[in-house]
Amino acid sequence: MVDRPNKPTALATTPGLPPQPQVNTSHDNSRITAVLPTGESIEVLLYGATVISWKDRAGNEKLWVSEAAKLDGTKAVRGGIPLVFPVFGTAPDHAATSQLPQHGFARTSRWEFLGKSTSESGPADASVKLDFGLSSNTLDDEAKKLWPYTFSAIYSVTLTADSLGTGIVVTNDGDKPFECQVLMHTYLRIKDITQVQVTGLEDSEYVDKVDAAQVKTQSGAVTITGETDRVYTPAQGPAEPVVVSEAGEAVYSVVRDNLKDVVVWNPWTEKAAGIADFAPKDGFKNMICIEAGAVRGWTALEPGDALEGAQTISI
Ligand SMILES: O=P(O)(O)OC[C@H]1O[C@H](O)[C@H](O)[C@@H](O)[C@@H]1O
Repeated sequence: MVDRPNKPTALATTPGLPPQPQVNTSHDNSRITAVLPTGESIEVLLYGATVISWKDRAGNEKLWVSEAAKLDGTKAVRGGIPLVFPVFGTAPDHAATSQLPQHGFARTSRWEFLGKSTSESGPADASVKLDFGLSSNTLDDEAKKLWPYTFSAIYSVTLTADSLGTGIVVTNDGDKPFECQVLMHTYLRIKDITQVQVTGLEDSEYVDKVDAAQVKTQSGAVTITGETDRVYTPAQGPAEPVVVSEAGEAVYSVVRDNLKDVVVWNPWTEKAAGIADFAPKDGFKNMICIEAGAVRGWTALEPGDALEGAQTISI
């Protein structure tokens, strides 16, 4: 079932029909919220198609968003799930993207809400998918000037009772090839970074961005004891879950589809202190970024080709 936006959907109370997810557009048309009949919810800003909230049925927030994050479209959101495209970081040596701002323009562009799809099943396994679109036609002039390729992107955010999925399809609609990188920069909320272990990256090669981009091999689980900024290419492949545990208990499991890399980022004390919109300053204790993407090297898209990638985070 596909509905158009701007039409708040009342919780279906028709006798005989199970309650359906509720999807609403905010009055100022800046964000979309979806709530499952069982209480789980998400909130997505059209600015960047940034997921800024994901709550379980008890109302516990699963994503970390800085208290100083700008949610008014003046700066990429510090937290939630900013979408990185078409460049990860900056790429001074890659002519086609060298002019772009850090992490590209997807996270600072206004996306269109294309509509929702809901499952027709019972309330216990209801799900909702929100689709967002960005293309060279809707991109602002500044970004278009810096990256003059013809493309379209559809980003889908799917909420189920126990998972959040995000997936992107980028199509080269033009007549010249382009190279790009894509990444879902997920800030997971945790209770205490010192208790966190990340598994699923054992024996994987990684680029250590805090140690002169040296290429290293992970031995054992990842623990965070200082500034951490690593691009892993998991040896186990995308379907092997990357699991975040706290005090020995698994809290998040991230499975990737066609995204070969995983960035693990925590700014720790000094870096967090230097990030203006990072608050509170000790908030790094309550977050870990596990970022699914294809960012080591480039994905080349010939005219007509598409790049598809997705992650599913289960709790
Ligand atoms: O400050 P931002 O542009 O949002 O980037 C935040 C972080 O993103 C990724 O995790 C990169 O690996 C880091 O190097 C970067 O510091």
